[in-house]
Amino acid sequence: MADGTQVVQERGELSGRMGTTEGSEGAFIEVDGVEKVFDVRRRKGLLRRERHQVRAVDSISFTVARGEMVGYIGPNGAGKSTTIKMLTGILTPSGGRLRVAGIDPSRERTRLAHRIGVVFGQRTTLWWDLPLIDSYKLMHRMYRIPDARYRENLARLVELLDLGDLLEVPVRQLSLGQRMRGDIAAALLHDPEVLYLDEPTIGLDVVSKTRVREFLRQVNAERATTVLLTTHDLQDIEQVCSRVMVIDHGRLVYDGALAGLHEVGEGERTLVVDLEREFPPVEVPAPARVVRVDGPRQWVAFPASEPAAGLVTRIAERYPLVDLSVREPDIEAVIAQMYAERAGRAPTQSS
Ligand SMILES: Nc1ncnc2c1ncn2[C@@H]1O[C@H](COP(=O)(O)OP(=O)(O)OP(=O)(O)O)[C@@H](O)[C@H]1O
Repeated sequence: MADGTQVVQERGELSGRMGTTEGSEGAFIEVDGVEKVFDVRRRKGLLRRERHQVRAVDSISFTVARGEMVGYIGPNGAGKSTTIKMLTGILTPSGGRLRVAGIDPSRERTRLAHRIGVVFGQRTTLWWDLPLIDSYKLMHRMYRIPDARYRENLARLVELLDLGDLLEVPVRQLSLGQRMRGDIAAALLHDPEVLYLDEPTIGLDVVSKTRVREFLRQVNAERATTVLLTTHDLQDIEQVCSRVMVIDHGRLVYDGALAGLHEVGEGERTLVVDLEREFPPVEVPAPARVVRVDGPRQWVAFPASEPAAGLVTRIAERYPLVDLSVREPDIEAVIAQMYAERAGRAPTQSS
């Protein structure tokens, strides 16, 4: 494993310690044991409704230092947007502690709004029927940006994002890539210290993607803006971020350098065995190893490329085996899929 990485082998268990962030004193974003549980009512039959809970974010902890550019990835429904919404104050956590620039987002959302910028790739914060420049003028007032600062920032953003010819065009007439550049400029007009980007390159062509990535690097270099980037496109991460966090089923399963993800991507499967009673960790041939023991249940990680049969036989010969199951490497599969798409191979499943 590369230095400075933290991989969670089994959900909830950490092995290793990340070294990419400052301690919580120097941290700009602090997330400590944060969770978000949604109460959902599901229809059951014609009249009955059943209540149940969705644990969208399950006790995650991380810190982000000022000026860091961090990718936040994971499969659909993993909890990325929920995390971002809690960081902006749109959602209140069900538990844990969260601070951005020392501010509790859900309690002081308005105060925080002056210090953060948000870009949602699938939605626009711009006024649909107005020319682009009018949205910026409205933001100038909403955020009470000093006039000189506004003019200076607008000029710089228009130059960097090549928006000069688009300022008088109504937003609805802009192409997706143009609109995205317009949205990114809108998010940065008030000089936010942190920028959250949720799928900023979704649907963009290669040229527009490159432009957005270059711009993010530039703005980070110029202003030390902290960037938290959610994406399904690993090239966004490769070209923009020095660090990546992977969330799966609401849990942080990886936090470290992108290079380390390749190792995770190669993948392991987990054999879960139920024995008749408690035993010390079962003896298995390397590289297989016991990663967790809970009463009579044990979890054995082994290379995804190898069949489970040999391992099962070996355990069954030596221990009173009652039941077993094999867990597929969820997140690894997702990452492998992303890399396959990146390499131009046909994806194995549609997203
Ligand atoms: N308002 C809500 N009410 C109930 N459940 C919700 C709500 N918002 C999100 N969820 C659930 O929480 C889980 C995490 O959703 P979230 O949108 O954070 O995932 P995501 O990682 O952003 O996914 P995607 O990549 O598809 O955008 C999902 O199971 C989702 O259905």
